[in-house]
Amino acid sequence: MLDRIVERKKQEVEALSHITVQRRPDRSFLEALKKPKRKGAVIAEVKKASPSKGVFTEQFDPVDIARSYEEAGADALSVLTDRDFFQGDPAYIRRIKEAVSLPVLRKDFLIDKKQIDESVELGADAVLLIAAILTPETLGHFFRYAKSLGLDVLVEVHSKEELEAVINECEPDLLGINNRNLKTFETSLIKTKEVAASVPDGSLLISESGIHTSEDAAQVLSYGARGMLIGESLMLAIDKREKLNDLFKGAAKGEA
Ligand SMILES: O=P(O)(O)OC[C@@H](O)[C@@H](O)c1c[nH]c2ccccc12
Repeated sequence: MLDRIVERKKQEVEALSHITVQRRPDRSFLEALKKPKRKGAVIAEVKKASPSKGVFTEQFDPVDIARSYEEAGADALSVLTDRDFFQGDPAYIRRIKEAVSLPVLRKDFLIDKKQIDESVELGADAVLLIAAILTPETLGHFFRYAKSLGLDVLVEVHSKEELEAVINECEPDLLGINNRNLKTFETSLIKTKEVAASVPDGSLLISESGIHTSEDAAQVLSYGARGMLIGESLMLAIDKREKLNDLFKGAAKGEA
């Protein structure tokens, strides 16, 4: 699946015209996560669909969802912009930035510097770099490039091996461990535990995917995660505030 996504991305990137970067990110994603509203930062994800789960909701208004996440007390937002596999749209970033005051991560499959330029122009405050689709050298290069433009960078790994290769090339201040196995799509929160031990002290650890209950949140926080990236369970919740409160209960337990 990841191969298919990357193949499609290559075509998309080819069609992307040259972008002159004329602005700077204006909100700090990293600072928001360092000073979470509760014990355990929450990055709430705006995503209409995923390849493994299909469409989460037909009544999808990205701006409404972002607003309700903000009102519910999320610390930051992640916005899927991939069209073909997640039914996202790059334009969502700008629309959401106009409507809410939380910092926004552009969630996409970045394989070319042009997409980093594009992210800044769209108004993103942070980008995701996925170790599974970039060589360690390219990731290091993109990391420094994104930083030079003022973006925060969430570096995503799936294994200890990936993590070790990444920290040879750069010093990520935000490190995401994706609990989802990219081949089977299954999530296992133990992933966070397996990788956490090797995370450098200077990296703020985010546990990504498969967090649905207060027990899940407590679990990943007990492994040393300081933040959580949550999509599906928040997308499916009718009452985002209630759902976040439930998860925060788990966060408080996890820190204790
Ligand atoms: O919906 P979930 O299981 O809560 O997962 C959110 C997020 O971690 C997931 O969407 C994700 C993590 N890394 C990615 C990379 C690309 C696309 C999507 C993702």
